[in-house]
Amino acid sequence: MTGLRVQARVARGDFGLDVDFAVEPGRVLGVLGPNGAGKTTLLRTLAGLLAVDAGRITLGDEVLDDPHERVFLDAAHRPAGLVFQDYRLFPHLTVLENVAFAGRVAGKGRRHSHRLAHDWLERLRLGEFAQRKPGQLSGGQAQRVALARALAAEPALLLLDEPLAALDAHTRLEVRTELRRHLADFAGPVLMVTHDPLDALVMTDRLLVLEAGRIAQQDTPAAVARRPVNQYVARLVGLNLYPGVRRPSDATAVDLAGGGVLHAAGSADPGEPDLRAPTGRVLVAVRPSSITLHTERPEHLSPRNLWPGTISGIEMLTDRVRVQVDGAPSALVEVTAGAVAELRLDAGSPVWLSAKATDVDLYPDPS
Ligand SMILES: Nc1ncnc2c1ncn2[C@@H]1O[C@H](COP(=O)(O)OP(=O)(O)OP(=O)(O)O)[C@@H](O)[C@H]1O
Repeated sequence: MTGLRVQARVARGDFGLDVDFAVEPGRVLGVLGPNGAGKTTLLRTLAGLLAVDAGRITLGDEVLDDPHERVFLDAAHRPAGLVFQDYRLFPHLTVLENVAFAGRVAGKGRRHSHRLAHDWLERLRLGEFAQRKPGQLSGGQAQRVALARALAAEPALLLLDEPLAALDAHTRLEVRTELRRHLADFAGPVLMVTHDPLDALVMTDRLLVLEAGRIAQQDTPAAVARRPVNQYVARLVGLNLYPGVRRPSDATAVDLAGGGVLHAAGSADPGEPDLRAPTGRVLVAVRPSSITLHTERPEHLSPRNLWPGTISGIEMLTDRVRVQVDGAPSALVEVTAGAVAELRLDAGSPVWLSAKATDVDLYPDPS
């Protein structure tokens, strides 16, 4: 079995990528991060389109890149299949020829390559499109052809660069389900760059969050969604996230860096000794659905977290309404459509926000 091991330092102008991680065979690692974080640089480095300046990349026992040993397998010789978000099919070749191309490059004969391509097209339910040109395909079909082309080369490593980004919402749903099935069948490690929270949460086994060329977080999708370490991921998964410092006098109270105070319940989790670190720097996460809006200061309640704000935006979701409230702290709040009508919430309305201490999650800030 061939796992991927990556220790890579790559400089591109002023930007530097510096990562160290591994992906087990048959596992999908999702790569997330804001624009310019280095996701494409990482993928191109693994594909053999960029060389590391220092470090070592191995796939099983095979060294793909190690400047120290003077080994560098370029893209044509690397057992990696790459799928781009814009498909990059050859427009003048038929679908069959596009998929057979991988075999031809690998030195397999024309007939063998075509037979292999046929098999893969059938497997991806694309047989009927074999003689079409890419211009005669829908986006979803073209993306599946691009996947067939990558898989037909029988790569040991699969690299997907935002594979569903160019598809409309409906097609994305269809192709996501199909891609997920094929990834489950794929025996080697898979890396998938994405900006889509659903892709990240349902198609991957682990997530690697990049920030300015470094790994900011690496964990299961559920753990990253529950306790993101930066605003980019928090926004992606729809959480309110606030950096702050715990009060020495009261370990459950956090003075937020952007203004305001939030209180969490209970004492520090003994499993998390970092929370008692001398700096006291923590992250505070609150789900938008855990915050309640009031049009007047609620006198009868005494929640530990109660603060005033002003509505700055309202967005209708399918069956909920997302309300952006400016205050200290500002927050995204999710309420029912009924509540918006009942409370007559509108942009500019003054409101009070409350949150139970038990719904406020504290964890160490690794930055
Ligand atoms: N050829 C290049 N020369 C110099 N710097 C580059 C080059 N290509 C990319 N960069 C820089 O490297 C950094 C990382 O770029 P990269 O494309 O890897 O980011 P990304 O995470 O894929 O972003 P996006 O989400 O926008 O695709 C950026 O600051 C970019 O400006």
